[in-house]
Amino acid sequence: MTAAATQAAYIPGFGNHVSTEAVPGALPIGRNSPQRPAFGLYAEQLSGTAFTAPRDENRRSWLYRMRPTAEHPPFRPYEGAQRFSAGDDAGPLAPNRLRWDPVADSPPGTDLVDGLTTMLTNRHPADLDGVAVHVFHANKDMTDRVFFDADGELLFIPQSGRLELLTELGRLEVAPGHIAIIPRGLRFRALLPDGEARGYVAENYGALFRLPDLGPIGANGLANPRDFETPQAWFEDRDDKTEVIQKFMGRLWVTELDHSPLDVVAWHGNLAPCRYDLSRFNTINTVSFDHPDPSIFTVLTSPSTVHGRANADFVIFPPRWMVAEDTFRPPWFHRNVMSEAMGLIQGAYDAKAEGFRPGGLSLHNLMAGHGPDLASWRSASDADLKPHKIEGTMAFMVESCWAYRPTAYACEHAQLDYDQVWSDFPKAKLP
Ligand SMILES: O=C(O)Cc1cc(O)ccc1O
Ligand SMILES: [Fe+2]
Repeated sequence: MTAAATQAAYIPGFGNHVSTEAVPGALPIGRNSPQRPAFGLYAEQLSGTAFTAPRDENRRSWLYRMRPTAEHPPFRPYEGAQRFSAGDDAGPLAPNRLRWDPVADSPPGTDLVDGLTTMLTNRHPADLDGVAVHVFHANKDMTDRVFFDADGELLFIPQSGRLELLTELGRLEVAPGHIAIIPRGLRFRALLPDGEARGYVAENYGALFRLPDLGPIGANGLANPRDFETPQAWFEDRDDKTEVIQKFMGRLWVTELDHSPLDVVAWHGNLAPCRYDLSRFNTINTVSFDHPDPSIFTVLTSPSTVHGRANADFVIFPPRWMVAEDTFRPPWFHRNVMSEAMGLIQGAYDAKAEGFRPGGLSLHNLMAGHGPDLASWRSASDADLKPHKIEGTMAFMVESCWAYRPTAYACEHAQLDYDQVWSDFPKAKLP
């Protein structure tokens, strides 16, 4: 029997308590773990936070599946994904600003797992804190293998080509301009409806991504909870050999099953994958003067243990009106105590005239002086400050309180001349 829904169906809301079943009668009523679940299904809890986490942060779901996850042979090291890295392969961390062109196309026959290139990491999964930034280029569906990440939740940011993520809890279609969150431990396989896909993955080892507080903004604005979409229960009943690859403590491991583990027929709870269309972001900005801090564009935040200091903020720079008067409108020159990794999904970024390409990446670690390049500074300084709409663009930042460490691959492939974008600024002339 196969659940044969052709169109993925979604449930609106962020972190809601959801109940969904792909086969009527599969979901127990009134209890989580009945003595004999319907149809001989197995009840299994998937925890995203400690059992004892405060109620408003507690995330877990109950899964009703055809076979228990526990039934599997030992994992052994996985030898594929050659450009995947635990982040401990480069020398001392230099304080330099770095930028990268989009990663080269993967050879034919590369799926999402093998097409991952780890670029930046900080902390270590064992710390339960930190974030890594990977890029990917894939051109093959994952047909007979699934992946899960025991080290953190995965924030997918496709840049070109759609992803179809078939997860234990349902199916997500994620086009460029959308993001998706896959919880820690959740197994999935990725199909590529366009034949290939490229993008970014932020891997969050720390506290789960949540919507930021809005403070004086009020009850509405930025990413509104109702625009996040969670899939309904879906499963596949496939007794085919399936590889299970997991990331655990920075390394990849593999084992085999004789069936697909995407066999969850029903589930309920508030730990689930979701997707979000970045064009739904309610962008708030100045209508008077000055360029607000980019925190005004925060979509999701993973707090650290220090109040107000994020383990990871996911921030976007979407299309928006620029109306500030007597203001240098692009990002200003600055030095930040936080570390900034940036990517570009579409178009151009207003602080960089060239060199920062869609699919590319930049790194400005803590206290690195950065800001507009010379060309952007000149044109913004001379601009006629009429209302102007920045269109056709979507940049993002994964800002972290922990310094990012470029991997050996990233060090070897960085642009050689990035510092030059900040050369030849004219000296101020004092009276
Ligand atoms: O460095 C960057 O381009 C990101 C950024 C954007 C902005 O508008 C203000 C501060 C900031 O770090
Ligand atoms: Fe910055």
